[in-house]
Amino acid sequence: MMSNFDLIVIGGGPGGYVAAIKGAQLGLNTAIIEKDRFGGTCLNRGCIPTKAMLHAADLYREILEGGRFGIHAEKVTVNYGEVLDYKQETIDKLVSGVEQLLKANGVTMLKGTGTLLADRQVKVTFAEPAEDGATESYYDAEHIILAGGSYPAKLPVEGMELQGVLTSDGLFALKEIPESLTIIGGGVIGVEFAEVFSALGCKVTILEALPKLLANLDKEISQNLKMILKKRGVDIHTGASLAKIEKDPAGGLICHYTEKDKDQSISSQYVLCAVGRKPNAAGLFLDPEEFADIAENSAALTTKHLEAAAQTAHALGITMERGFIETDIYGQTGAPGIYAIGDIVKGIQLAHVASAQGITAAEKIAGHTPNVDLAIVPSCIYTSPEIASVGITEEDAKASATPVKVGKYITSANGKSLISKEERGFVKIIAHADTGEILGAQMMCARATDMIGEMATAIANKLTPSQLLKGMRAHPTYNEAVGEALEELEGGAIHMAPKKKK
Ligand SMILES: Cc1cc2nc3c(=O)[nH]c(=O)nc-3n(C[C@H](O)[C@H](O)[C@H](O)COP(=O)(O)OP(=O)(O)OC[C@H]3O[C@@H](n4cnc5c(N)ncnc54)[C@H](O)[C@@H]3O)c2cc1C
Ligand SMILES: NC(=O)c1ccc[n+]([C@@H]2O[C@H](COP(=O)([O-])OP(=O)(O)OC[C@H]3O[C@@H](n4cnc5c(N)ncnc54)[C@H](O)[C@@H]3O)[C@@H](O)[C@H]2O)c1
Repeated sequence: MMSNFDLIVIGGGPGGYVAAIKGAQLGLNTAIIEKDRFGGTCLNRGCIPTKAMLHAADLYREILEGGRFGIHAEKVTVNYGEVLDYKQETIDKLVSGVEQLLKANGVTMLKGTGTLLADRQVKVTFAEPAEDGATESYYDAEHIILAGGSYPAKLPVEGMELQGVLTSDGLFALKEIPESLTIIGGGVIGVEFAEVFSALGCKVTILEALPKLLANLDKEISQNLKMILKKRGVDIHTGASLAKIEKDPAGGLICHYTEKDKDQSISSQYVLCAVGRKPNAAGLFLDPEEFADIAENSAALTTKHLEAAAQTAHALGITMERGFIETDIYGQTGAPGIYAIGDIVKGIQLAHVASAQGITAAEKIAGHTPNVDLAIVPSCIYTSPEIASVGITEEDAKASATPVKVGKYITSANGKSLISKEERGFVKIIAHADTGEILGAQMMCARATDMIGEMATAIANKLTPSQLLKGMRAHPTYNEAVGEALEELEGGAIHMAPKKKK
């Protein structure tokens, strides 16, 4: 039987749309199926809207603090409606850009829900009836990439269903700045929203179950961030485990939690549940009719649905663990010709990881040798100052008994940081003690999220500090701090007092 397509991609997020474009560029006759808006979580409910809101909120805070530069604004107000408009305009421009790119690359765009069937066949239940009145259609392909993404997880705790208990999706939909907000989870979403809403005048509390914020990152980063957020008025409780949420008779909600074995409670207008995201597997393997009564991104998507999806996947040769699809390094699942990428796959849930996996899968399918090193993942948090990390930390080196040397530069002597009166920050670079190969970097300073790219390139290409110091860095730039940390690895930073000899 002739296949309709060489490649069908299900899901149009940063994993799926990038895979489709790459596939088409490599000569594959490609279709993409998206049930909602192209751009997925990242453009519509994730990376882009949070960063737009952070940009607006930080700008507001900076204007209020303008006195530091001798600028005194008479009256500064926030029009939240306009902030939301700016956020939406940014999203819309990017979404329409993705659609234009798909079209320009000759990718067939199908609007509807894709369900994977046997023999690499896909059923599409159209979002709107086709011109001929059809509500569904069937396609087959030599290769299929599953890129269904994820949805916000909710805790199995009493009161999660109460009105005012939101996930990130619900928080974006609010039309006013909350008066007070309790955030459950001090991970990436928790700290970025804490920064946004505290800057806009909302009283923010974070309840984090683990002993530190951003638990996977360098200890120094977590400690500094906690201090900075507290200085900005955020109330932070680590080692705090949520017990239940109930309605406050005075209005709003009460979160009951345990901290250091003591029962505590906090009242707020809204509660944000930011405790991770679940894979969107049910939507790919079950016919939409089988869970039509349930909003897909809802906690009501029961274990029953997930088990049914896992069974269907298993029958097709695809294995899943807790709803995540298992693949090899190229994204190939256990079923021949079927690949999976992005948040739906076991591993790190980030947009650039989804895109890199998409490119890798498309290259593999088209018979090319994939190039990107999927093991080196920069992780960035867009607080002020920004936080970025790639490769190993000092703690990782200690744990694995890897001999390392550390070049650390405090940005307080960096000209650009002084001009912009940045919070005290640092750049830390970790190199192998014997070979000099760069193994990791952590930064907490202005533009850290841009500067980490150089370190990812260095690690991926096994570069040493002396190779990176061959090219100069312009003055005055934040990037000079990277040069100083590299010089420190080579024997001593220029703009920092030498370390005392032991
Ligand atoms: C608040 C927030 C902030 C974030 N910030 C960042 C950040 O700054 N940087 C970063 O790297 N990551 C960030 N992320 C994570 C990032 O958004 C995800 O890792 C990324 O979107 C995953 O891409 P994906 O393509 O795998 O899935 P998604 O982006 O979730 O896209 C999946 C798409 O598939 C569609 N779909 C699902 N099932 C079907 C089906 N059966 N048929 C048709 N279509 C289907 C969905 O509608 C969706 O459009 C953030 C996430 C959130 C929630
Ligand atoms: N800047 C970025 O790159 C960015 C921004 C936002 C989101 N994201 C991605 O979105 C995904 C989801 O983000 P997230 O912040 O929801 O997940 P996360 O895994 O980063 O953080 C969840 C936090 O919730 C805590 N937690 C879990 N159960 C709890 C409980 N019962 N009580 C209190 N705390 C509890 C965890 O210890 C953890 O610190 C992440 O994978 C992340 O990579 C990335």
